[in-house]
This record gives sequence, C-alpha cells and structure tokens, in this order.
Amino acid sequence: DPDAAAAAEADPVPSAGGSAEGLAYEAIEKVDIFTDNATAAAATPAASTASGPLPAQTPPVEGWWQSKICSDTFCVFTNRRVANGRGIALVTNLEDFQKVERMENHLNKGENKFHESPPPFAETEVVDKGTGAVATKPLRRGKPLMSWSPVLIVHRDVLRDVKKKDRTFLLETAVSYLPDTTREVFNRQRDIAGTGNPKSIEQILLAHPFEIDLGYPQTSQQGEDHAKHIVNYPEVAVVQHDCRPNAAFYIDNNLSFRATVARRIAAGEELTISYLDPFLPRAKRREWVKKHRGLGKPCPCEACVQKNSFEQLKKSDARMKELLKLQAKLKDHDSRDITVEMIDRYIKLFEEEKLHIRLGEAYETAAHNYNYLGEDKLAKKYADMAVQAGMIEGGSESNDVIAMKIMASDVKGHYSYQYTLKRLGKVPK
Ligand SMILES: C[S@@+](CC[C@H](N)C(=O)[O-])C[C@H]1O[C@@H](n2cnc3c(N)ncnc32)[C@H](O)[C@@H]1O
Repeated sequence: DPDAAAAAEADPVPSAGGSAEGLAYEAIEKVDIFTDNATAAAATPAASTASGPLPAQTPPVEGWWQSKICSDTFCVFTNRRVANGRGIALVTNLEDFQKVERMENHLNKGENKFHESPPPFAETEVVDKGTGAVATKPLRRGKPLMSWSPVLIVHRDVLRDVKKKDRTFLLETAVSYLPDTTREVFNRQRDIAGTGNPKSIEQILLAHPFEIDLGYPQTSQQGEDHAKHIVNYPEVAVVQHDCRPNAAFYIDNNLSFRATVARRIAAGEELTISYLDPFLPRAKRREWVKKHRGLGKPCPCEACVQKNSFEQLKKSDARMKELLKLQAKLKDHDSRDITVEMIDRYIKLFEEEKLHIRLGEAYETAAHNYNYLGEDKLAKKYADMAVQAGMIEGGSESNDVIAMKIMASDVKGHYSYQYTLKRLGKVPK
C-alpha cells in the first residue's frame, strides 16, 4: 500500500505541538544489536559515538532488562518471559518502564488467545479497504472474540521528540528483543497482504492507535509531561476500522486487549472495530480516516461515505443531532420535562444509528431516567441490559457494570427512584 506508506511518511506524528528540530537531543549510542534476531538487518544504526560501537547487548532470558540503547530519556526495555513467554518490549522513560515492571503479575494474567480455535473469521481482501477479517460463520452479540497482552509499548512522545532515524532504530531494536515466535507474529502484521513491502514499525503503531495511560508522572516538572503510550497487539492488526463497527473492544486492567461481538454478524460480513470516537460528527470522522488510514480516501464504511445516497447520510446526521440533544437533556438531573417517550426515542436512535458499541451508556442513561420518573420495572430492565452491554464494552470489572449491578439489585432503593417526581412534588401518595 504505497499511498498509505507515503501518507504516513508525510505526516507520521499525531502532532501535539513542537517538533524534533531544536529540542535538546543526545545522539544515541551505536550498538551491535542482539544477534539472533531477524530484523537486525532492517535496523538503521544511528550516529555512532566517538568511541565507536559498543559490545553487543543481549537481553537475559528472564526478568526485566534495561538496555543502554537510548535517545535522551527514552530507552529500550524488555522482558522476554512475561505473559507466559509472550514477552514484551518497551521504548519509554525509566519511570514509566518501572510502572509496567510493577504490573508483572497483571501481564502474566493475559489469556492470549482467540476464544474460539480456529477463530471464527478469516483474512480476506475487502473491497476498497485492504486485507480485513471476515466472519466465517454467524456470530451473536456478546460472543468473546480475543484477548491479547501487549507486545510493544511506546511512549507517545518518542514519535514526536526523537529524530526519525533514531526512533526507527529504537523501535527496531525493541522488536528484535521479543522472543522468536512473538517477533514473527509482530512482523507478520507489517505485511498482512504479502506484498513484499513491509510497513515500518512506526506505520504499524499509527495505523492502529491503541493508547494506554500509565498515570500521572511523579517526577513531572512541567505540566506537559504525560504517560500516554501507544500499544501494539499484533493479532488485532487485521481488524479494520468502521465508524459503526460490529465488535466492541476495551483494554482491561491487565493491559490486555479484549474484543467482543457487539451486534449479530452474518457469515461473510467483515468484522470491524472503531479506531476513533463514533460520536464525532461525520465530517470529522471522514477527515480523520482520510488522514490516518492511508489511501488518501475517506473510510468506505456506510456511516461515512458519499457513495451511499445523500439522503441516507442526511438522515444519519439528523439522527446524531437529535441523539446528542436528547442525551444532553437526559444526562442533566435537573431536566424537568423528560417523558418516557423521550427515553424510548433515545434508545431507538442508538439502534437505528448502529451505535451498538455504545449501548452500555445508552441503557444506563435510560435506566436512570425511567427511575427518576418512578418507572421501576423499565428501570430494572434497562439496568440489567446496561450490565450486559457494559460487560461487552468495558468488562465485568468496569465501574459502569458495578454501578448498574448495584442499581439492578434494588431499583426502588436506588437514589434515582422517583427523583424527578419528588423534585416536582409529584410523588404519588
Ligand atoms: C491495522 S491495519 C488493518 C489491516 C490492513 N488492511 C493491512 O493489510 O495491514 C490498518 C490499515 O488498514 C487500512 N484500513 C483500515 N480500516 C480502513 C477503512 N475503514 N478504510 C480504508 N482502509 C482501512 C488502512 O490502510 C490502515 O492504515
């Protein structure tokens, strides 16, 4: 996909201001990297130090390890045994590395599997999109699909602050430290279609922007420090974007990526996730996809493209406008004019707009609002549905699921019961 490659080259960084030029910068040491790796040849050694190359650095078989391959405060780290031998590599600063190191027990809990074996989808060419994952059988809502621990974690500022040649070297070195099987899986995503023209690691990171935040940096001197990291899950790479996707995903407390079917998928239908916020206005979604998904073309999915009838698109825009307006009212405890019909309409709009990856939020808002009006049976029904949807969208340990379980267990005992009626002095005697 040379167009995508060119696009990524031209605009490689989701620029948050500033550039590599003019920043304090330290040349990284030239090293002979780990010899047993397949990608070493592709690595571009950065400027050598005056004293010449350092001896080879070989990570230990077990344990956390800090290489001396750094650029400024960003270094390459690894643990080749963690997550039951899957291993992990990082390019980040010492403090954020230590946060991940402390998560070892969590990383070891990664399930690292497709929930069905072989997975119920196959890699297939999708018209206008490239290689994607297509269902090989019908899949029901709620079916868990996959759970994978991360193999590469890169501080977001590496892509902004480290010079291209050096960051390429850091990234290639990090991947070279992964155990053989993991490295092979990683490298496969660089050329899924088998064109013989692999993507750079940076293109891979930007093509599928999963982000985690490791929390507020303790050593922060300036307000602009942050701990946002781009994370790679190679097995997920084949799943392409749709603004109205049929699979939901979240990153769990163990940093594992988990995907679940969000609406019924027919055999032969592409399995998709949303790479961006599905609530963005359509124009923004189109713009984003065009810029970041390569090909220089908008996303060909139904929710974005012009090839659908203009009427359909206008309807979708109108639905979103109505939905957001209703949502603002329903989320405001002080609204006085909410009716059962408005709540029903709100839910219907989610379904019509195919926002199946956000039903948890819709059902939760509905449950609260029915309860405000004293409609305890409907409140209970939607609280239960919010629990089910929340498991798909954020997992059983997510705050929303816990809160909705509590509400469902006793709707009349919940603060929201008859809240609006009481405020308006309308509580039936
Ligand atoms: C993580 S990869 C997905 C697998 C990819 N098709 C491949 O062969 O490597 C992300 C890339 O897939 C393509 N892609 C994903 N979703 C797309 C969409 N909705 N429309 C067009 N291209 C898409 C873009 O080229 C994007 O950079």
